[in-house]
Order: sequence, then C-alpha cells, then structure tokens
Amino acid sequence: MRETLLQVEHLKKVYESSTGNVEAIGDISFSMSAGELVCIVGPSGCGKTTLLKCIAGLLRSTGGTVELDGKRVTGPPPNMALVFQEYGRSLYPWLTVRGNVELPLKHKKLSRVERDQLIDDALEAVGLEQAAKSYPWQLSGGMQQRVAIARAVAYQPEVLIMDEPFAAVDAQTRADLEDLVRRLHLERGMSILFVTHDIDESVYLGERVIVLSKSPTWVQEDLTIDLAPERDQITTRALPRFTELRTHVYEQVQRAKRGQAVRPAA
Ligand SMILES: Nc1ncnc2c1ncn2[C@@H]1O[C@H](COP(=O)(O)OP(=O)(O)OP(=O)(O)O)[C@@H](O)[C@H]1O
Repeated sequence: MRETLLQVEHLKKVYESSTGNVEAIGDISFSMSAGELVCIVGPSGCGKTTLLKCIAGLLRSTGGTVELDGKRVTGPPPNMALVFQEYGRSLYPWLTVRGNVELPLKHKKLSRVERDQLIDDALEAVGLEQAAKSYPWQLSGGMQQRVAIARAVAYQPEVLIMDEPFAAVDAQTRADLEDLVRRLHLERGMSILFVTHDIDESVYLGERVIVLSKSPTWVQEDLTIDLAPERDQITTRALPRFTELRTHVYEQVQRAKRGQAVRPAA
C-alpha cells in the first residue's frame, strides 16, 4: 500500500472582514498517497484556491489541520512546489529560462554540477532544451507555463500543487500540457494535486477526482477514475467509460451548484 503523503483533516476557513465574514471552507477532509495524481473540481467560488493556499501554508486555516509527510503545515513547506494559472506573473522577466528554473535550487545545498544536471533534465522533460537562453517574454504562453513546470520538476518536490494551470492557454496547447503532466506523473512518479474548472480535464488527468460542494465547502464525492494509466487525447476521450465518468462528475458539480447534495453524517 502506498503511504499517505498529504492529510487534510476537518479543514475550515472563514474570511473575516469589516463587511462580514465569509465561510469559504466548511469542513474538508481527504488524504492523498505518495505518487498519486488527484484532481479537485467544484462550482466556481467553492473555495478551491482557498483550499490550496491552506495546503501550501500560504493562508492560515480557521480550524482543522494539514499534514505533509506526517508534519503539520504551518507555513510554506520546503518540499512542495506550486504552479498557478498566471505563468506571466510567476516567471522573472529579467532571468533567462535557465535562470528561472535555477532560482529555487539556490535554496538547496547542491554542487554546481548537480544543479546543472537537474536544470538540464527538467528542461528536457518539458521539451524546452532549445529555449534555455531565451527570456520568458520571448516565449508563447504555453512555453512559459512549461518553464514554470520545469522549475517545479527541477526542484524535485514531494508534491506538486497546480491551481488551474492551463486555464489561460489555447485548447491545443492545453492538451499538450495535460499530456506533459500525465507523463511527469507516470514516468517520474510525481505526486500532483491539480485543481481545475474543466470536468473533462479532471477525468483525463486524475486517478481520483474530488468533487467539492459549494461554500461552505465539504467533500461531496471522492471518485476513483478507473481508466488505464496510459492515456491518450483521442482514444481515452473516446472511451464509453470516459464519457460515463465525465457525465457523472458533471452531474455531481451541477448538484453541488444547486446545493442539492446531502452531506453524509460525520
Ligand atoms: N481574501 C478574501 N476575503 C474574503 N473572502 C474571500 C477572500 N478570498 C476568497 N474569498 C471568498 O471565499 C470563497 C471561495 O473563494 P476561492 O477563490 O477560494 O474559490 P474558488 O473555488 O477558487 O473560485 P473560482 O472557481 O472562481 O476560481 C468565495 O466566496 C470568495 O469570495
């Protein structure tokens, strides 16, 4: 059995402000094993980003706990990497692609040779060897997002957190980036927690899809995606089972939006 990597227990988040409190997360519990790729979907505004920020130690929860590798998360854990939707803002325009990938490695005690190996390997993994000396602003949106992914790969985190990473790229680039994520997961065993608005994307990518209720949020369903690990944009998406799963998740999200799902007794 795979060991538990991430454990979220009764997480709660209330935003307090002068205009009133917002109970964003009601009570979320789930766990994720090492080497898993888990997708999270839910209605707009249900607290997906809030959840990821709490998991990443960027936001203090109001209640409950997050543990990574058995250690309580109270601030950004060193063994976690994040990739967000806004690739333009996550890359430093004055650094080359190589410089951007190298940056977080400076916090690790590595020799020059080890660092160079990690950077070369990561750039190769995302297919950007030729662009190492370019600057981010010289690249397309999809390529910039590859740089952000290469940076995470080179860092060798225990878990990679991705928040709507492909929402701002065109459909063809998105499909390519989805396949890149699948490959990193399959070939390198990367543990990935992936938030998306796109139901088809969640089923195509995930080994599990967690459906969140609307705010104040709880886990409405934790669904195993029983598709073969080797996936392909054409054949996998054409499978009857793929259609069944995406229809099921779609219906669950619709129920969540309408607030129709019944929360199981604790
Ligand atoms: N800093 C904040 N102060 C007050 N309320 C907030 C704050 N950030 C988020 N919220 C509220 O918390 C709830 C959850 O927001 P969050 O951005 O986490 O949802 P989301 O599921 O990621 O949204 P989307 O699907 O639109 O990206 C929303 O009602 C939002 O208005």
